[in-house]
Amino acid sequence: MAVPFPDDFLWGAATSAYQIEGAPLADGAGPSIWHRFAHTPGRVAGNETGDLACDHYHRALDDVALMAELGLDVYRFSLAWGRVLPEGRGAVNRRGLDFYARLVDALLEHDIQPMATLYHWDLPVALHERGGWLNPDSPHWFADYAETLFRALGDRVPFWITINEPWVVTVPGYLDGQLAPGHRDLFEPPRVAHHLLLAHAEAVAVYRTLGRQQIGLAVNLEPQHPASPSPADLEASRRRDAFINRWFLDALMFGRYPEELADIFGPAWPEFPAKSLEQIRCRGDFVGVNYYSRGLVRAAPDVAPLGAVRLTPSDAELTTMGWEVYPKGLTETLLWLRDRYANPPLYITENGAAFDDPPPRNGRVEDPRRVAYLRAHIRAAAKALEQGVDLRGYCVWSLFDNFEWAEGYSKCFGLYQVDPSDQTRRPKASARFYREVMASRGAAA
Ligand SMILES: OC[C@@H]1[C@@H](O)[C@H](O)[C@@H](O)c2nc(CNc3ccccc3)cn21
Repeated sequence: MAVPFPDDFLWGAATSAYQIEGAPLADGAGPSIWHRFAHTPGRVAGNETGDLACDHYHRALDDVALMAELGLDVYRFSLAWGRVLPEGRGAVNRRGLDFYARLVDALLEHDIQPMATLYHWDLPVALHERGGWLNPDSPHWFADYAETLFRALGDRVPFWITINEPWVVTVPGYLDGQLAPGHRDLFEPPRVAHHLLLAHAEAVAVYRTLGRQQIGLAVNLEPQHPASPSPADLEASRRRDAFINRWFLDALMFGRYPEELADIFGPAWPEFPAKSLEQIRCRGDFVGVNYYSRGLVRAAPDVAPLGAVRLTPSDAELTTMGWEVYPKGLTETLLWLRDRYANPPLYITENGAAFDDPPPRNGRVEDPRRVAYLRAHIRAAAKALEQGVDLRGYCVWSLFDNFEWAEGYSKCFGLYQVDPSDQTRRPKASARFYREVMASRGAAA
């Protein structure tokens, strides 16, 4: 491929703490809501948990050597709040903080840039029991946690992400209850979302006094396309676009929520004080883009609260998550961000696909569909770069097959297969492909 990727473009891979570390209570760590959720029968497929995951907590240094052999420029990982602050606030757990300091130092020794996510869904239970993200104090708890990490690691971590996908924390977490803490309530999501945005803004403000590098928010984005040209489907796709794509970014970039949100939530949508919306207005240094697929939307007046349903196209290629393989949607998303928010610096902080991979043969795992998915999406990103999008990096989700939340270990996104019997990491064809992409600075895609 003609190489539009600049030499300083950062190629990486992403993981998160609860999904790969295991040992959730080791060395003084406090339990998270995901530890509690996974141990609640019926919440996770097969009642699987992150108790072992990829045992990364005990294998981190070997895993960093694997990342170096793969050729990563940047590694995106998350910090487990409860390892550092077992009660979520107050006393620091030095052994937990030391784990992350060792990980960061190992990455730097291997010339891999750390990209640290402060919050990837694993709220300490101690804070959840004080109301969690529903508590108006939650932004201050988060900012204090962030400050602890900025002071401990700020000199060595060049990229910080405050919160991974506040929409997923809010909607599957508090509206439909699919993810921890598993609430199903119409009145909680608007307040949770507001507190998450305040938390992000407060952490950025603290960072501005302490750090000199880059900080941003990672958002899941999904272009919405009407299933037909009918006014009802057009309106439904516009509502779903506001609900998924514009809810958080408009608040950050413009200091206002999309009008559709008040229609969607009706009486459950509060009057937010103008002052707090002004506090939320905070561009950060970059936007992290998590892209997987698009939404094909049909009006469904009886499906509350959106009045819309997402269709699975019968003629499309699907991943095992049931998500349509739609690389054009990545170009569309990146161009949309350029045009709506005045061309902010962007990193693709997650892009990947779950497929049923075969068992290893001669130590190799063949995953041609993942190779094709990654190639198509890297090319889609290149198309956006060629049109002036300020795209600065790309991270594959995920480095390892890992704990896929409510799906357990049944959904595999990894460049490496992890043998559950002995934790052996085996590179898939997609790892070999991605190594070539990185070595050729994108040309091999
Ligand atoms: O599902 C794959 C990954 C997941 O493992 C990551 O932890 C998370 O950051 C992530 N976000 C999405 C995109 N959106 C999404 C939408 C609804 C529910 C869950 C995720 C996919 N993924």
